[in-house]
Amino acid sequence: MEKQSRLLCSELCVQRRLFEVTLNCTVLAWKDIQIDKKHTGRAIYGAVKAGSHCVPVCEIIAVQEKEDDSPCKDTGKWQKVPQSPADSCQHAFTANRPKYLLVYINPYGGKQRGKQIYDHKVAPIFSRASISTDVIVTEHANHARDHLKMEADLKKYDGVVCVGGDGMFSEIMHGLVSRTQQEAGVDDNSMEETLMPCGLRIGIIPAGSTDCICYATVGSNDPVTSALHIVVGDSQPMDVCSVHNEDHFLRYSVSLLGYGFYGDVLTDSERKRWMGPARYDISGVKTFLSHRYYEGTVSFLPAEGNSGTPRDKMQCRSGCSICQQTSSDKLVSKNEDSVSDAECRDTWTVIRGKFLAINAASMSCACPRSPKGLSPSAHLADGTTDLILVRKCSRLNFLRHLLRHTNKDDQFDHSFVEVYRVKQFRFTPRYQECDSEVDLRESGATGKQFLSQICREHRACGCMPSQSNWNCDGEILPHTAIQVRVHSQLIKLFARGIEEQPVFEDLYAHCAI
Ligand SMILES: Nc1ncnc2c1ncn2[C@@H]1O[C@H](COP(=O)(O)OP(=O)(O)OP(=O)(O)O)[C@@H](O)[C@H]1O
Repeated sequence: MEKQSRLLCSELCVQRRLFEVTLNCTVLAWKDIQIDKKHTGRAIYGAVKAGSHCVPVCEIIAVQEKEDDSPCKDTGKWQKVPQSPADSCQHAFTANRPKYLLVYINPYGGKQRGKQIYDHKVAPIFSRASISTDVIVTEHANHARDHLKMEADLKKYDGVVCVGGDGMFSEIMHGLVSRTQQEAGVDDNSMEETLMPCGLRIGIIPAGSTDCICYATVGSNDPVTSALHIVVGDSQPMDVCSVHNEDHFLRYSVSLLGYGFYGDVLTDSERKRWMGPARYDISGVKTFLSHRYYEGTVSFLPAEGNSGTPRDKMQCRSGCSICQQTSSDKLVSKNEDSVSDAECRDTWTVIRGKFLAINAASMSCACPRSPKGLSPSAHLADGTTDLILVRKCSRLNFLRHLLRHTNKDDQFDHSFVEVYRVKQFRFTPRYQECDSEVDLRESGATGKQFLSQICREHRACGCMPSQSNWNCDGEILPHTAIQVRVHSQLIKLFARGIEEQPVFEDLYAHCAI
């Protein structure tokens, strides 16, 4: 890597230790001069020298000049810098930093600490970085979605920030995507339409109970880390799946669409909300024991050759080459056929069968319970989703498959599991329900319906329900026959993907100290 010349070099005394501070175009570095003398030339932790530290210039949040109106006393301590954000020129660091943000806070998400997290941990960082904000504390569910869709003056802002969990993120994403389509005159009820990418980036300040989207895009659920990604203007593109029932738009999804096992767990857990987070475990065990399978037809359009495979162990990490390749392919394809023209020429693969679970993972869906996720090699922004079909098998085999989500073994290495990387898919249940059955599933049961509901759940009577529900990023869909299309890089987040261990070598090679 090419070495860069120093722009500035000076000595700084901190707590009676002398540091040499240097600045070049990309890195601000400081090293402890005493330690450096002791360890002359000896590298510790690879290429990192003892007592040496550096920060890339693009990650410096603010620089303020200390007013030199008092005689400088060398007390050996850091001196407090007087705050004058209005006079500072922090945005001069990089062009992509936001200056004005629209913030939505869900005060009831997770442990109901959204407002506190924002006020104490995030607002001070935004203020230090001279970012102006309009803050809306939501008053009801869908407040943020509808405000974004119909009212917000989006031209004023450089981004939208969501303080809450995955449900709140979904609201913000739906509001922003719908608004963008409305303004572009795109009919979102039509599957064939190519959706318009959103201009504004979304920042996620995690304050929910699971925060899966934040884990998958930032690598942690720490509000301060997320705030810093927003301040430095990071950008992570993300695919969005549109879900339709014939010519009717249902929802967008960015993480998991699950029918069968995950649909049943969600449906059951919704009836047990009063139990709090324990309901997921209880519903999980109950659903596992009921061991229901569902018949239907899955059809899909496979992804093209250069997008890797769900079993290639190429995990999506910061600067992922597969996602970057997708960005450049998109630029090229703009000048060629429209996406739908190309897709019309592709051939659909059709699979009929009895399934315990049909899952489409548009990201790894890693979380503390399943550190690798449902599809460890799924990519955030490659224009595909990983379609996982778990065919009818014994309870023991299904348990083996589920347990592999919690350890390092390959969860796809079973004869009853198939996985495909796809651009579109459709599902049609074998037995189509009549409308009254759909109503029953949606509204809960009464009277005769109640008995029928018990019967559905009671496998001993031999009366298996013919249909499950789709779990769409934690929401139950009202239809079982669905068509799904992946819209490549439709939104952008203030994030940079999951980072590997810091690559100190690269930074130091850059830094001519
Ligand atoms: N003021 C509000 N009152 C009631 N519900 C709200 C309000 N604002 C948002 N919501 C809804 O609350 C739901 C849950 O919120 P959120 O996702 O923030 O937390 P969570 O469910 O605890 O976290 P996670 O989704 O990560 O498990 C969202 O679907 C959102 O639509």
